Amino acid sequence: MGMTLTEKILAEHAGRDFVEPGELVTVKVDLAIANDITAPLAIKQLEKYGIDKVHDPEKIALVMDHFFPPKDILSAQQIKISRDFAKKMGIKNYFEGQDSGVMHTILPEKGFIAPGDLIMGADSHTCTYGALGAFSTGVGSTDIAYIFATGETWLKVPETMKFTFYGKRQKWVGGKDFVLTVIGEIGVDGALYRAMEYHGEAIKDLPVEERLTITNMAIEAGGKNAIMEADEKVLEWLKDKTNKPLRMIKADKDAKYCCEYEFDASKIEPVVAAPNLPSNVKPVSEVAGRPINQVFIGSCTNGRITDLRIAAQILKGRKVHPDVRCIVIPASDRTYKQAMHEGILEILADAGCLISTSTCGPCLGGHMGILAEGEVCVSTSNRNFTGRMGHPNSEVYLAGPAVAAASAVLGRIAHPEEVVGTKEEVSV
Ligand SMILES: CC(C)[C@H](C(=O)O)[C@@H](O)C(=O)O
Ligand code: SF4
Repeated sequence: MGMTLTEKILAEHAGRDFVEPGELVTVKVDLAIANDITAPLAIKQLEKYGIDKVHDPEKIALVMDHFFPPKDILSAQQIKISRDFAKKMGIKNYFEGQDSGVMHTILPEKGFIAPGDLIMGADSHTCTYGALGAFSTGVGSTDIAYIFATGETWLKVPETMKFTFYGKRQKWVGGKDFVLTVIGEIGVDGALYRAMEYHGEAIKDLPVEERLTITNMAIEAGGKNAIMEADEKVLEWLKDKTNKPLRMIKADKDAKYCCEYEFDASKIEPVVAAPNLPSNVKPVSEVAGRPINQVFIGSCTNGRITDLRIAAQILKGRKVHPDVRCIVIPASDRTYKQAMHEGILEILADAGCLISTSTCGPCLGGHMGILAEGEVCVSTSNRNFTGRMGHPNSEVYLAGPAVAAASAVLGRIAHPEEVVGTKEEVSV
C-alpha cells in the first residue's frame, strides 16, 4: 500500500520502510526550534534534570521574536536566559536583532528547511514549513527540551486528509483566502491530529510565500501538520537559500487518505474570519462596511514580501483613513530590506502606515498595537480568539493583505475592488 507525504517522511525518520496511521514511532529530528517565550521553559526543564549538554547544537535554532525588541524587564530577562543558554551550549543558530525576525519567516529564508526534513518546534505555527515539503509540527517546551537533549522524539502517525484546489483563482484572492475557506468548511477541530495534504493546480499556481500562509494555519483547524509536494517552484525558491540537498518527494498514487475535499478556486472570493474564531469565515462582501480602528499587516502568516507588495499596490498614492492606525511589520529583517529596495516602505509610509522592525508584536496582543475595549481590527495574522490582540471586548477580523489594505484606506471592512476598481491591472 502507498504512503502519503507525511507517512513517507515519518517512515524515513523512523528508519522504517512503511508506517501507517495510529502507529507510534520514534523519529530523528532534523531541527528543533524555540522562541523567547518557549526556550526559557525548555531550558528550565533541562536544568531540572541536570542536563548540561545538548545532543547536537547544529540542529537547534533559537529565535527571539515574540516580545522583541524586549518590551519590558520580563521579556528582556527571557531573552537573556535564551542567549546565555545558546552561548553555553554552542548553539550558533541563535537569532536576535540582526538578520532576524519572526521564526517561521526567517528559518525558511535562511535555508534551514528542505523537502523531506522533520522539524519540531516549541511554537504551534511550526506547521508552516510543510509548504516546502517538510514534516513540521508544534510541541510544548518539555517535549522540545527532550529533543534538545536527545535529537529524537516520538509521534503517533496521523491520518492524512487530502485537499485539492482546482481552477484559476480570482483577482485579489490568495493563500489566506484558500486556507480560511478550508477552516470555514471543516471547523477549528476539523483536522484534529491529522495531516492536511494540499494538491491541485490552484495550489501550484500560488507563489511559495502564499503556500506558506496555507500551511501556517493548519493548527487553526487542529491539524498535526500541513504539507505540500515540493515542486519546481519550491526547489527554485530554496536553491539560493540552502545548502541542503533538494529533492522532490511525492505522495504515492495509491496513498490512503481518511477524507478528501475539493475546492474550485474560481468560486472563492476574498474572505474574512469574523470574531472570535478562525472558522467564522464569510465572504468579505457580507461584512463590508463595518467600521474599524486598526489594521495589522504582518505576522508569520502574511508578513512576507509578497504580502507587502499587495498592500503597496492598494495603498500607493492613497491615504490610510484618519480613524485607522495601520501597522505594517515585515516579518523578517530581510523582508524589511527587500521592501525598502523595492520602494514599498516609502509607498506605505507616504500612505500613513506605521512601519516597525520585525516582531510578532500585535499578533498575540504582545506589544506594538494593542486593542482597546470595543476596538475593531483587520489583521493578516492567524488567530482572532477573544482578547487575542487586546481587550476581551475587542474584535479581530482575519484577512489577507489585499482586504487589510483596502480596509485601511476606507476605514471599514472593504473588498479591494472598492478601492482600486475592477479594471486596474494587478498581478498578485
Ligand atoms: C508563544 C507561542 C507559544 C504561541 C504559539 O505556540 O503559537 C504563539 O506563537 C502564538 O501564536 O500564539
Ligand atoms: S507571528 Fe503570531 S502566530 Fe506567528 S509565531 Fe508570532 S505570535 Fe505566533
